[in-house]
Amino acid sequence: MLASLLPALRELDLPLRLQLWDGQVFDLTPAPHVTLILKDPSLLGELSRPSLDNLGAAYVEGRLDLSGPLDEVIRIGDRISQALGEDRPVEHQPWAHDRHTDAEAISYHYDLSNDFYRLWLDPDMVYSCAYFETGTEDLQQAQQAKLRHLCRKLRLKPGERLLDVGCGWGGLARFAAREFGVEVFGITLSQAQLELGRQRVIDEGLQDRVRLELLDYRDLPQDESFDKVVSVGMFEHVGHANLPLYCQRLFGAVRPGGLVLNHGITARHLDGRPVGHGAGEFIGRFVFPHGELPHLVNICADISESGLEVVDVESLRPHYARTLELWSQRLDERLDEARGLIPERALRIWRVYLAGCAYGFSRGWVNLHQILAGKPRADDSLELPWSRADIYRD
Ligand SMILES: C[S@@+](CC[C@H](N)C(=O)[O-])C[C@H]1O[C@@H](n2cnc3c(N)ncnc32)[C@H](O)[C@@H]1O
Repeated sequence: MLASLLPALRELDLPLRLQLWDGQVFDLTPAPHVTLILKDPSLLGELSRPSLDNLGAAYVEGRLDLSGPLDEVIRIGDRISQALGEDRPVEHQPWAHDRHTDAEAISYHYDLSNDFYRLWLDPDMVYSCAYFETGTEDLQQAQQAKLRHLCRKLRLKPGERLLDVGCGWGGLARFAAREFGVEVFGITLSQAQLELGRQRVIDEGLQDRVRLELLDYRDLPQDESFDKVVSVGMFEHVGHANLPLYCQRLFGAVRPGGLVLNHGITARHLDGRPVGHGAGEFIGRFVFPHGELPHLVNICADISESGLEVVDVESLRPHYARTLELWSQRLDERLDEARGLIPERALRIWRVYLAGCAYGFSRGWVNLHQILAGKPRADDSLELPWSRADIYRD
């Protein structure tokens, strides 16, 4: 197998060294800067039919080790998978999502360790695409800019009631209360997020304006009691089958004349066929169990069918590539500390996921859309400014 694999890999002209379980070393080009260390012979089979899923899985399981810059490792893994792998059509069965499966999937990802997330997120622990107004900002500046961008799109006014669906560690809730003078009710399904989020509300003395609860979106109050609703990085967990229900819950929570802003990852293709040579399979297996991405068109259809009117859509795809690149770099700078906080297997998963998603967003395998919608009043009226100028004021 090695005899046929090596010439095929050499043709790709990759700066790669292969190191075998028995100590043999093969440089595929002079001075390679990435090394794949194959720790057992069965890996030759995977390398002959490579995908980002099976290569990633071998790394997670400790059968494959890597050295070299992780972004370069991912690029090389993708080149090998494109050239030597075959993109088999994957029959995607939509996941059955219920309260129990969703709670389990959320706990798996978000209850991993608050201290681990704190290592590489910005100080407010915002866990979603940042907003780079010029592209020169650091992570913290870009996350603050994102929070401001969301609040301005929602045209928040002092005294209004804001619902934050999937509030994470409460970064947006605290920002909106502090900077825009609104009252915020935030929900998450992660106990670890809730505990730290509540503590941070107390630390900032915002208890009278920010309330965070452990609650499933299905159980949101449906009494139209919120002026505005925001959901950031959450609908990816809902599942295709439940997106209409999710949109109905947002509709039922907001008052007539109010606004709803949904910010999340969208699929490249309308029919959800796989992209990224196994990258999606890796994410589903190891990172976000039961996660499902709708295309922009499909989520806009569900939003519209709920009775909301879509009024503005913005793609932030390059912004998420940059955010993920920064998260990945920050984690790689603090690997020793991370090893003390989570198991090695999880650390390998999160390293591949962050670097791999940075790559995937940069390639357009997935997108990120902010979708602003309004709930018309009984007489069909819905007031909005004539232009977006108010969003961009200094
Ligand atoms: C990627 S995090 C985003 C957190 C936050 N919005 C931010 O931008 O930092 C996704 C959030 O959605 C929440 N979530 C996922 N499924 C949920 C559900 N069924 N009901 C309520 N919250 C959910 C998770 O608990 C988590 O807080």
